[in-house]
Amino acid sequence: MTGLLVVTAVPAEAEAVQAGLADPTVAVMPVGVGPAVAGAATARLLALAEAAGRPYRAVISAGVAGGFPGLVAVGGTVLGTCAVAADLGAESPNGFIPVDELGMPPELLGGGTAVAADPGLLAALRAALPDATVGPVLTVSTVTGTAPSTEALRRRHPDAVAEAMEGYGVAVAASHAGVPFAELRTISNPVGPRDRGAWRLREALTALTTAATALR
Ligand SMILES: O=C(O)c1cccc(C(=O)CC[C@H]2O[C@@H](n3cnc4c(=O)[nH]cnc43)[C@H](O)[C@@H]2O)c1
Repeated sequence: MTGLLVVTAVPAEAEAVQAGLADPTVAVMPVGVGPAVAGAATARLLALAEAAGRPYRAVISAGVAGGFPGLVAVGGTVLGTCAVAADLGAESPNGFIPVDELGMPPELLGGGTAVAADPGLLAALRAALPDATVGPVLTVSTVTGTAPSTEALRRRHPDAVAEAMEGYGVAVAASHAGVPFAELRTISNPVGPRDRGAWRLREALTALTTAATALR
């Protein structure tokens, strides 16, 4: 069995994780932006390792994220208790309906719109990163960028601490492969009305390097 697989969206995140690693058995791969491409690429990596007789023992979705103001600050670190497909569903005149409330057979929904982090893996990460904010991390295909959509998201997910674009896809790939999953994010921007000037990418990547020391 090989070690841990850490998947990021982009090479800059992979380099930031790699820079903090002390454990040479941890593999870090940039797999692309968004839940579909990240999920498909992660599924392929897990399947290739399994076919080679060297399955990964766990997979972590890592990278930068938007943080919900008041819950986690820019530069902070987040550990996901679950990855939530926050915009998978249907609009209606009464608001958004999650896909698992549309009456579809549960077996078609890949385990539902929230995939829990592996309890043992999450406990180990929490112990190694005691200052991290812990809670659900939303996965969106469209970055939240207006006050009304931020409010709506917070109403639907009052306990969510951050949003990013890959966790749910990676979590479904891991779950289908029977591999433990967790999500580790550092905050580059507040979730809210679009403001590129508020982005602190360098700070978030530095925090990712620091957090990566916990990965072993
Ligand atoms: O142009 C914009 O307004 C904008 C706002 C937020 C993020 C982006 C990106 O292109 C980065 C997407 C990339 O980074 C993760 N990420 C970081 N912050 C957020 C966020 O607030 N909401 C969702 N995803 C975010 C994400 O996982 C992607 O890999 C552009």
